[in-house]
Amino acid sequence: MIGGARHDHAVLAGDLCADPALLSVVAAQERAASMIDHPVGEEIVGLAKLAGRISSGPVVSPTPLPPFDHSAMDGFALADLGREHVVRARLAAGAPGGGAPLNPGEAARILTGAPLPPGAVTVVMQERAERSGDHIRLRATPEPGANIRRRGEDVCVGEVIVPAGVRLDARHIAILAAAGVAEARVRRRVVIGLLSTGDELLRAGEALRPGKIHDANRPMLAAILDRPSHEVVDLGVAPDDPEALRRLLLDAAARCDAIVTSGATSVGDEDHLAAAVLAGGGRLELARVALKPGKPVVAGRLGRAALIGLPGNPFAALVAHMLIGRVALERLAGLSPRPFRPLPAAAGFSQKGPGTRTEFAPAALRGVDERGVLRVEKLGRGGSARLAPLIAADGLAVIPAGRDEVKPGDAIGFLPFEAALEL
Ligand SMILES: Nc1nc2c(c(=O)[nH]1)N[C@H]1C(S)=C(S)[C@@H](COP(=O)(O)OP(=O)(O)OC[C@H]3O[C@@H](n4cnc5c(N)ncnc54)[C@H](O)[C@@H]3O)O[C@H]1N2
Ligand code: MOO
Repeated sequence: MIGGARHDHAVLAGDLCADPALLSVVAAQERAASMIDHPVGEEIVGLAKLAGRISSGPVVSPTPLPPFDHSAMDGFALADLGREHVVRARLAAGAPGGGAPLNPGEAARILTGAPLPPGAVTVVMQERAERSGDHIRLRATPEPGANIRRRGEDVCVGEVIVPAGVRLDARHIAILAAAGVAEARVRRRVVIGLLSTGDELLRAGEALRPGKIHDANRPMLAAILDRPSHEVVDLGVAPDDPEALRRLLLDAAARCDAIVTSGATSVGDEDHLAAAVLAGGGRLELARVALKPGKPVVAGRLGRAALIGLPGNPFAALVAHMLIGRVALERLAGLSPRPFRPLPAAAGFSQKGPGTRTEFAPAALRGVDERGVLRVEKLGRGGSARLAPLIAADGLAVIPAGRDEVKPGDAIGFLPFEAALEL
């Protein structure tokens, strides 16, 4: 059993599994990843459209950054560390060079970003100098090398500025732009076919009829999956009919890199996903994963497409996507694997009974405890079909499998929604 006060990321990620009938989360992730032999192809994209794309090769800088020695302040470049100087020149940002070399006793008026004149040993801020005509007098002895940004101090020529396999964000765009790189090689968008299954499902906007419910999973998953790196194709709703499901899946496999379904993964008479995939010539791993909710998950392949089957209950589908489906979709997109790292938190609740599955529960943040650790309170009374507790929550409490009980103050994990809902 796991000690209550332990914060072990591997444990939080669920590589422990107390029930031999269940697959650990880590083993299920490996299984899902093993369905992907290589990421999607590459394309070259301009800077303005790079945000959110996945780099496919390292980008090296063609230039040093900064490209030349320059001043970090508005002030005076000095040829020596004396306190009196004659101002000989004026240099502003954009000047083609630092001008004539400075001789001892000489200074150049220099503005932030301007190239340093040859012979300059330091720059003083103008606030530290008194100017009268062509002369300056410093209030204190200047520091050698101060207020100078050296060529290449940030980046050398040939240095990797963006590694392969990362999702490009504003930081990467900034360094590429600074290095003058106008385009980069990235993975093409992963095409994900999104399918709901079940005769009971209606589209939001359609009037409810007896026995029917509105499809929540497809819009929920589309909201997560439709990204610059991934593109969603709406495959609609498949009826509870193995032959119709087989045809739909085969058609989708011909035009998608991955198919993500929800429902029909369990053991009910109308859970036809496995039969449909096998009848379509695909291969399949069905798993009962040590996840609560999100236990029944399917990973497989159909033609050229990877297949992820999430459970039907919406919260279970969300958790199974987050922990299992996402791994396969990230691998397809060429993203380097990222560790699953819930934030260390302290339980603000108690619960009894051995947890054989790593549990995810809607949770609210309730300040920090005396050690400065986030205090987390579970919301709702559980249930993989309930959505309302998610609305009131700040994120998900993560309670590792293997706990006998949880007492207030025990170490648990907390996954803010920003991390939980990103792809
Ligand atoms: N005898 C057993 N029954 C069940 C087990 C089990 O181990 N033995 N597991 C339960 C668990 S855990 C889950 S989770 C569900 C998963 O079932 P399926 O993946 O086969 O999903 P369905 O049966 O198709 O649907 C379950 C539930 O979710 C509703 N649903 C389905 N799709 C949507 C959608 N797109 N939007 C909103 N709601 C949806 C559906 O109407 C059902 O109520 O199985 C348990 N049963
Ligand atoms: O995966 Mo199920 O959600 O545990 O109800």
